[in-house]
Amino acid sequence: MLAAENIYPLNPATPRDEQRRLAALRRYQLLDDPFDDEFDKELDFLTRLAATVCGAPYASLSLVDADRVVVKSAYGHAPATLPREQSYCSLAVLGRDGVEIADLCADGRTAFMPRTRAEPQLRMYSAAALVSPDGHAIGALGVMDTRPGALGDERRALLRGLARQAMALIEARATGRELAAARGQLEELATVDTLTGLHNRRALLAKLKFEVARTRRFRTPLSALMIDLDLFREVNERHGDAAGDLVLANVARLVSENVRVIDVPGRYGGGELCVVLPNTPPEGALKLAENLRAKIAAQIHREAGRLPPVTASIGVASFNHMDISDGDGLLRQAEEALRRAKANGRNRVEC
Ligand SMILES: Nc1nc2c(ncn2[C@@H]2O[C@H](COP(=O)(O)OP(=O)(O)OP(=O)(O)O)[C@@H](O)[C@H]2O)c(=O)[nH]1
Repeated sequence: MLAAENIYPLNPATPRDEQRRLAALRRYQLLDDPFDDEFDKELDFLTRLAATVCGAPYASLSLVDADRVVVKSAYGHAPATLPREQSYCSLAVLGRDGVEIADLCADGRTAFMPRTRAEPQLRMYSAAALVSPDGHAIGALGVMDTRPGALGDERRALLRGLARQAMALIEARATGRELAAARGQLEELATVDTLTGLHNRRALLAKLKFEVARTRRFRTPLSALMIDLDLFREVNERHGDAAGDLVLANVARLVSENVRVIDVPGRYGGGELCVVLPNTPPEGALKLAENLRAKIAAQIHREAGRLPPVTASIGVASFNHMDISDGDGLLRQAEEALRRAKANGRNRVEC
């Protein structure tokens, strides 16, 4: 490692890749993250190990943000957040090699820093940079002593090795989080209907299966509504598919805003929505269906001007725990009731 005074300019000390360095740091979401027990323990272990192998009373693993240094893990002192200009660590991210200052009092950049002048009156700082895989020093693993002196090649090499371990831990945590987020997005794509934002058919049927099992177990009633827009083909033909899409999305929003949180609204087919109603007897389902029918008929749709009103027909079906066979049976019943509503003139509820 080179002596600090040979490689670093005097203050202000900002690395040349500062903006990209900050972007790399923020990717790890470590700065204001809530407590992460397992991860923090692993970092603490490496920090303690750094102090031990370097024979130093203090060690810290710090991250250098735009104007502050966040001590993520500390040994021999309490973790803290410091202004960047008051932290030795800000010097360790100026390059990728870290920094060693054998006498903090004799170095113009550190002589007036609070922890040199006041308690604990530190005299030596040696740090290895935490370098991200794309080459940015996001922070450092450093050791400090109240006696001046150099670490020596072997200890410096060990400190660098521990910094690499810490960086690998940080990287693995970020990758794990990114994978989990991507998995969540994929799951959402697989279960949500993109046009309406409701459950897609597959997710709806899976939820129905679950509710059927719950109904049997807890002996509660279960109902379903099958809602189909009336003469939807005409909406598309007269006003275009985009207008049809908008109407369907509006109706879906109205439905999901007017059912209970435990109800399960989904898109069953083209212009057909279905709502599974756990713990709801036939009277309750009928009342909700009538309420939805009236609200749909009164809903205003706009797409480059006001569209004519759209109505819906609704079929209602219910099971109680005694006669429930399966979810398919419930949906078949609701579809039969829906067919009767269409045959009896549309904009109606039948059960
Ligand atoms: N815009 C739009 N139209 C759709 C979508 N899915 C299905 N449709 C249309 O919905 C119409 C379905 O028509 P049907 O249910 O057979 O008949 P209808 O015209 O609604 O008449 P009734 O159901 O008898 O009242 C067809 O024109 C489909 O193309 C969609 O995602 N967007």
